Amino acid sequence: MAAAAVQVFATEEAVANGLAKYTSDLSKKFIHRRGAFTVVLSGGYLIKSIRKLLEPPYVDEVDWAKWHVFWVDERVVHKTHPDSNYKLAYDGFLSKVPIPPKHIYAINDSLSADDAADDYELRLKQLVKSGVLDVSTTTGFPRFDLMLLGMGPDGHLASLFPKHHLLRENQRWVAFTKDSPKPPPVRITFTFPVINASAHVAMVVVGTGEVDAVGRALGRPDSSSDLLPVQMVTLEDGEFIWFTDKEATSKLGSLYRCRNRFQTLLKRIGMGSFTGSWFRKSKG
Ligand SMILES: O=C(O)[C@H](O)[C@@H](O)[C@H](O)[C@H](O)COP(=O)(O)O
Repeated sequence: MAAAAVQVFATEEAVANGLAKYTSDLSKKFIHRRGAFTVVLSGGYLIKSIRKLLEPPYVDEVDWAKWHVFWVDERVVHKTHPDSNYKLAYDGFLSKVPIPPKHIYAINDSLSADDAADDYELRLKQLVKSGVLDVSTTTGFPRFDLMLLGMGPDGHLASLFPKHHLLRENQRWVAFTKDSPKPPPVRITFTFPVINASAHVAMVVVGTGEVDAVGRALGRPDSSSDLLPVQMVTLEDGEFIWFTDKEATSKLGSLYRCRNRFQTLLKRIGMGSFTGSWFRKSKG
């Protein structure tokens, strides 16, 4: 059973540095262990947050040829459309590193939403068969090495929105929606069982836009039956780690901040980690 861990950095710049080191360390670990590193990206601010990977020392250290890149969600638009998460990632990140194009798994943009979801799921199944993608021995869902995710002000992650029927999807690996409350409405998305099978999930939230959702997600346990989507992540056997800054956590109580400072101190003197005890526990 693993608890969510929280790292609160002083600035957005420090978050970007911490995230680059975390990603680069995991890249080394998985490439050493299994010869590949499967990385899932989201849209939104995340692509800006991974910019430090494009700079030394990381840009030279990372074995880009072994990366396999996926999207946790994608808008069903052409890859050249300004709404495309692929375009956002390609322009801001992927075009600047030597990842083999055949390792970049963009949505098939010539298909309708339902066919695109089927097609993406089928491609994931083929990658499981060929051994590129791990699989959860408990649930049979694909197990990605690292998901780099963002969260919206309503607590959504991927295209899993509050009160949406896709929150309950537990069979499909990739599902589609035609009524996303965040435009554009037509999207495909990984489902919760796929997110929950991950080995590592980094939830990157900076600035003031999501303070209320961060306050709910990281504050005292929420007894409400209306959990935010981000509160519904329960990794089976993985690490869920928040990369946040002071602004994003500014609505958390002073007790939380004291506790976090205390844990930072313990960590510095080698006596503890950032692991949160009153955060949601993941299922064992
Ligand atoms: O298609 C999308 O809209 C994104 O993939 C979405 O899941 C995003 O990651 C969050 O909405 C956070 O977005 P921001 O970082 O812009 O707040």
